[in-house]
Amino acid sequence: MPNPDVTPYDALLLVSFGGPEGPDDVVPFLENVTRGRGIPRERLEEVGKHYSIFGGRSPINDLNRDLLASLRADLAEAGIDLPVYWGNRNWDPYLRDTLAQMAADGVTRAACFMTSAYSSWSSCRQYRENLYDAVEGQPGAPVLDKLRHYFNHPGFVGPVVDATLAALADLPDDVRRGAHLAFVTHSVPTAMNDTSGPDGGAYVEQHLSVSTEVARQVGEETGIEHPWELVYCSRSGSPHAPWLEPDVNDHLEALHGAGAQAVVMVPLGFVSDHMEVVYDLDTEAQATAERLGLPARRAATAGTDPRFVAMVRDLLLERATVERGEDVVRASVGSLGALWDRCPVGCCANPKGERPALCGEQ
Ligand SMILES: CC1=C(CCC(=O)O)c2cc3nc(cc4[nH]c(cc5[nH]c(cc1n2)c(C)c5CCC(=O)O)c(CCC(=O)O)c4C)C(CCC(=O)O)=C3C
Ligand SMILES: [Fe+2]
Repeated sequence: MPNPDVTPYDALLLVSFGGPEGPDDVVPFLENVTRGRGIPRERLEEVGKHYSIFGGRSPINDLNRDLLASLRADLAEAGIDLPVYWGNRNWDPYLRDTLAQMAADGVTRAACFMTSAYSSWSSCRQYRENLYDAVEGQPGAPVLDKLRHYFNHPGFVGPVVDATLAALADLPDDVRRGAHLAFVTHSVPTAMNDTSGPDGGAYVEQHLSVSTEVARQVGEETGIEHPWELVYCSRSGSPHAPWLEPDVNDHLEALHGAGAQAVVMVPLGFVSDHMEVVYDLDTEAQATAERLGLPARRAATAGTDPRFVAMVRDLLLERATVERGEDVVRASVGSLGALWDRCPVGCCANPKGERPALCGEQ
């Protein structure tokens, strides 16, 4: 058991995306998300319909409430007395309001855990810009440190491997051996991938590294080398701008055309079953697979898996140790090793222009 000393932190902050909680929230939520992003009207109407299918309520906030409860229980169990706060980029509770509450409660320095595991402007730097905006002009707001990227932490990869094994086991016996693994993440503009990480290309590189590691561990367990590919969902933006491909639906068509017997979709780009998972995969991609007659299963996300929850504690204690100037062992699996605590200068540059951000080297 690592030393449960969280000095210098006096709070943990869960930072997430946010989502609508009823039909009246959907349009203002979409306006929050896409402000200044140049998303075509038709795409927004289409996405609005996805939310309508689920009664205008995204699962994401309830999933974060579950994660909060699990984090609090895990910390208490480990003998760590630390308040856990929650703030979102796009919906209530907004980061700015949470930071005001933290200031009022006398919090001086908080570690931030983001529900987004990989590098890119959208998945890392934009959150850092949001933190800047949330403390800007707030007297007494705490100092904020972002916990490092965890896409390759065993507490994330372990649950993904087990979920993939469970989904494989759920396929009919006669097609299981021939199943492909389709690792799925959120598409982003290729220009955004090109500026991701300190040297560019980190978004795809990190996903490929995790995919390789998950496929390896699954193969070790099953004794079968399932063919795998990294594919994308939730493409948005202008149809003229290039985004990462192939789309998961096109990929299912291609697999079917090539005679694949079955597929397991593994949403390793996401940490919980939010809209991208329950609509883009469970609704749309499943319909594609059914139309093709291709047996398909979707692997669970990390959610509140105890290993994932304990990972947050591990990252918190790791960072606290670093900030106290003590030596630390950093857990990671796969080819890339544990990444930085503070994002390097110029990391994940916004293709549309520089904005101030917290939690970077400066
Ligand atoms: C990389 C990435 C993640 C993973 C990392 C992370 O988790 O942060 C992610 C997560 C999410 N994205 C979400 C929702 C949306 N994303 C949109 C738009 C966009 N996402 C992008 C990227 C990502 N998005 C990009 C490049 C755009 C284009 C606009 C822009 O350049 O910024 C739009 C606008 C409509 C549309 O264009 O589709 C919506 C509604 C939700 C909430 C789901 C729920 O409600 O359950 C979550 C967790
Ligand atoms: Fe998104």
